[in-house]
Amino acid sequence: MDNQTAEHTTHLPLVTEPRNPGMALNLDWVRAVQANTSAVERRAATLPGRRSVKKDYQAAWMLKAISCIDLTTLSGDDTVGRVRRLCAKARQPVRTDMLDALGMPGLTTGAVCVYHDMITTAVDALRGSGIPVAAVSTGFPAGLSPFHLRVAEIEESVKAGAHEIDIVISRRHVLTGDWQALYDEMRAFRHACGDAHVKAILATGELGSLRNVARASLVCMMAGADFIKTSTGKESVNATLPVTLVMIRAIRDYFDRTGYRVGYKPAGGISKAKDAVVYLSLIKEELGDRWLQPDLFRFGASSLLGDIERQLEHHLTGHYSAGYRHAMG
Ligand SMILES: O=C[C@H](O)COP(=O)(O)O
Repeated sequence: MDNQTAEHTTHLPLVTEPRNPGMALNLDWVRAVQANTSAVERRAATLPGRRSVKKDYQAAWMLKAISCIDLTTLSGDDTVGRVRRLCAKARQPVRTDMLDALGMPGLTTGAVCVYHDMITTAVDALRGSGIPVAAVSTGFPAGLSPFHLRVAEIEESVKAGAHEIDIVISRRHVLTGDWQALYDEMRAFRHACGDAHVKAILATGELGSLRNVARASLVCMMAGADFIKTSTGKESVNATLPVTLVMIRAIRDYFDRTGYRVGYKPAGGISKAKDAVVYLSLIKEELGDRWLQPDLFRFGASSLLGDIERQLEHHLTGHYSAGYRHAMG
């Protein structure tokens, strides 16, 4: 990795990206998409070993990762108190003295991600911070509730104040190759979101093949997805590096052909700072610096921030603190 540029990317100004409007479903393009599984897996396997980022640059990448976290709680036992604590953490992800020492006062996470019932709590707790609230929707995580209820759920969440909606696609449309049905579903979800940005969760661990992941990514972008996201965090296999390569190359192809940049959100099971840095370095290599801003890249993660905080503390003091000192909720 180019360490000089790595530090520089932490301080790039935010740019407003024109929203992907989508396009007509182009089945020829969809069917032409392939994924060479062994080549993708070979490339992904080399990544963790060969990325070594040193000292100050490592801290800069970890701060960058924080700014891109959708700090998430999606548990059946979520409470108002837990969501308020999570929002306080999003506002101040790392101790102020540490942020001052690292030259990043005012750093926040990219968003807070919750279930519908917790939207108003999160909106209240984040008021004035500029941190958006993302809500999972459409019968998350399986997406098997009646279609009209899935659309209504989006509308309710937008009305409650969510700025971003994370929808789940119907995996069966991918598994049966019904691209028209997937496109129509995604189009309807995008329409229901209005001005709220929509992230399409593919649940890649349930799609059967990397080729299906590539095609589903493309169809969701054609239907107007603002982001494509790997997983709900509830599948048995969630974000992986091979899936990431396939999805970000689909994003690059879509940009090359349409001029629209779609965002990427790996989610589920990313809990270590060193893994986050590998993801960021891959994005930088395959998509470039522009995609390292929170409007185009997010980690969906419930516990990653705690590990980053520990690593930053170690960077500053030479000591590790106990994990329990970095509880999220
Ligand atoms: O979208 C976010 C995921 O549900 C979070 O997954 P995690 O708890 O494995 O970090």
